[in-house]
Amino acid sequence: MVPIISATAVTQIYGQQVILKDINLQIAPGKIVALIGPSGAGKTTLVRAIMGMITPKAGRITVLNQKMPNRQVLGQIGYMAQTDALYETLTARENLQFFGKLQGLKQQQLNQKIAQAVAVVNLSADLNKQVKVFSGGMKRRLSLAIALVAQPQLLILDEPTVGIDPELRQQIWRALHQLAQAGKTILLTTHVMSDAAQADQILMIRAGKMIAQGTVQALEHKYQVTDLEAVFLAAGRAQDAHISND
Ligand SMILES: Nc1ncnc2c1ncn2[C@@H]1O[C@H](COP(=O)(O)OP(=O)(O)OP(=O)(O)O)[C@@H](O)[C@H]1O
Repeated sequence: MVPIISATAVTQIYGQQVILKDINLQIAPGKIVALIGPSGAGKTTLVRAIMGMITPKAGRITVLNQKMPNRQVLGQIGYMAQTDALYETLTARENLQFFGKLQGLKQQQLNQKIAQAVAVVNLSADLNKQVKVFSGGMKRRLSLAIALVAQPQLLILDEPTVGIDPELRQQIWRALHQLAQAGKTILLTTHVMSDAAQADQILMIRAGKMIAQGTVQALEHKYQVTDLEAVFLAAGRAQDAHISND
């Protein structure tokens, strides 16, 4: 099986600060993978390296079997950034049309694909409103719809559920599971353990290092605990013990 994303010995340094250290991971097609870790752990930096938006100081990343950075592959990824990049004076529909065309959608496909994407995030009734009147959560949902609109093979979502209420969060998770069942691969970052628990595979990152990875069940079994938060704490303690032994 060829992984959709593969990272080998990825290290990133800014100035004197090591942000990512020797990161290794493989993500299989059709999986939902949650990258979880505290603020400043290096999640966004890793996502940006996977996308090819930055070139790491060392290591190798392939996406869809191509070495990154690669502009063509970048065009095949549905990306939702942590900060919404929306045109505030345009309507939601105009934003979706603009970004859909950028992702290669033809005029005649646009209306149908836009309707499908906004249905997932419950924005069908708001398509003709200017984005400047949207709440923070609505903007997050529109950003997610933009990532979905071209129905790409790979979705990379940086904090997709921030500012989204629990009911809609469940709806979005159902949609993500459906996309995965249809063969799409989804990598998302989150701070929220209950969100991460819904993923097929967990990647735990702390101070730039991968401290644990696997399914929720495998990780809970490994650390002999009953939830992901306890896994994170135990893996963090193991990391600290390892550092103090070095
Ligand atoms: N371009 C940059 N130049 C210098 N330092 C950077 C740069 N980008 C990120 N950093 C630093 O790298 C570290 C990791 O940042 P990153 O945004 O990857 O963390 P994160 O895990 O995504 O955090 P959060 O959950 O708060 O978004 C932080 O200390 C941050 O200040």
